[in-house]
Amino acid sequence: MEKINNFFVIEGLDGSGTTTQLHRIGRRSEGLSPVLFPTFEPTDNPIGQLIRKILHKEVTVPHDTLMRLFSADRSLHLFEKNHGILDRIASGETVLSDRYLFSSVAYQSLYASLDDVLQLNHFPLPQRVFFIELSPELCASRRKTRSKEELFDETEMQRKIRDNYYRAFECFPDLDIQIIDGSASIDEITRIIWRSLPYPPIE
Ligand SMILES: Nc1ncnc2c1ncn2[C@@H]1O[C@H](COP(=O)(O)OP(=O)(O)O)[C@@H](O)[C@H]1O
Ligand SMILES: Cc1cn([C@H]2C[C@H](O)[C@@H](COP(=O)(O)OP(=O)(O)O)O2)c(=O)[nH]c1=O
Repeated sequence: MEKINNFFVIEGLDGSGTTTQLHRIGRRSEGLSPVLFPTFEPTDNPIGQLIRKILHKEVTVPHDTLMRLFSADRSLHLFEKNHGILDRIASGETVLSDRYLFSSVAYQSLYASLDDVLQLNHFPLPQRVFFIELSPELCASRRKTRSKEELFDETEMQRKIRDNYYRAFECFPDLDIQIIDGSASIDEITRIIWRSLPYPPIE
């Protein structure tokens, strides 16, 4: 599978801290060169917005439909003219995404065969994936402050998703995966991710 240089991805269970890191790194990179584009999946395009309604249980669709929506959202995320990941990278930007196809492999394979999920996710691979490793129990306790319950919130389900992540990574033997201890401080995790990005180190 084709690999895209300067494209980085953060993955982890719900509550592991991926959003926190995306925001911090986005803020820290402001004004630096090359431009960093912090982004996320599900995206905020119309397909991503529909997915969020499904995740918040405002709309119900079969799991097969949800799996295809994630794939369509990702396709637009990558290939949209000018604003998509590929065009941004072609114009010299570095892209950091909170979640990518590995989330589909880990979450959607709860309800579909691994082969089916992989087939719908035949997309280019990032330069590196940061996997924030934190136990499902600690993730659950970090999610407690959230007001809205989501589709994949149950701790037992998160346990399976964690196993699925490791199975997902085995499907991509050439993938560069950095496993990060999610119980480290927020600052320390930012520092670890930052080291792979094309900027001077944090003092
Ligand atoms: N390294 C960390 N140590 C302690 N708390 C953290 C850490 N990273 C994130 N948190 C807290 O855990 C909660 C979930 O983090 P968040 O980034 O929203 O998770 P995710 O996007 O992976 O679901 C937030 O309240 C956040 O402040
Ligand atoms: C990108 C993606 C996310 N998801 C799930 C993971 C999360 O439970 C949910 C939304 O992701 P996200 O908004 O990142 O949630 P959080 O900030 O709580 O981690 O969607 C999938 O099931 N498949 C996918 O392909």
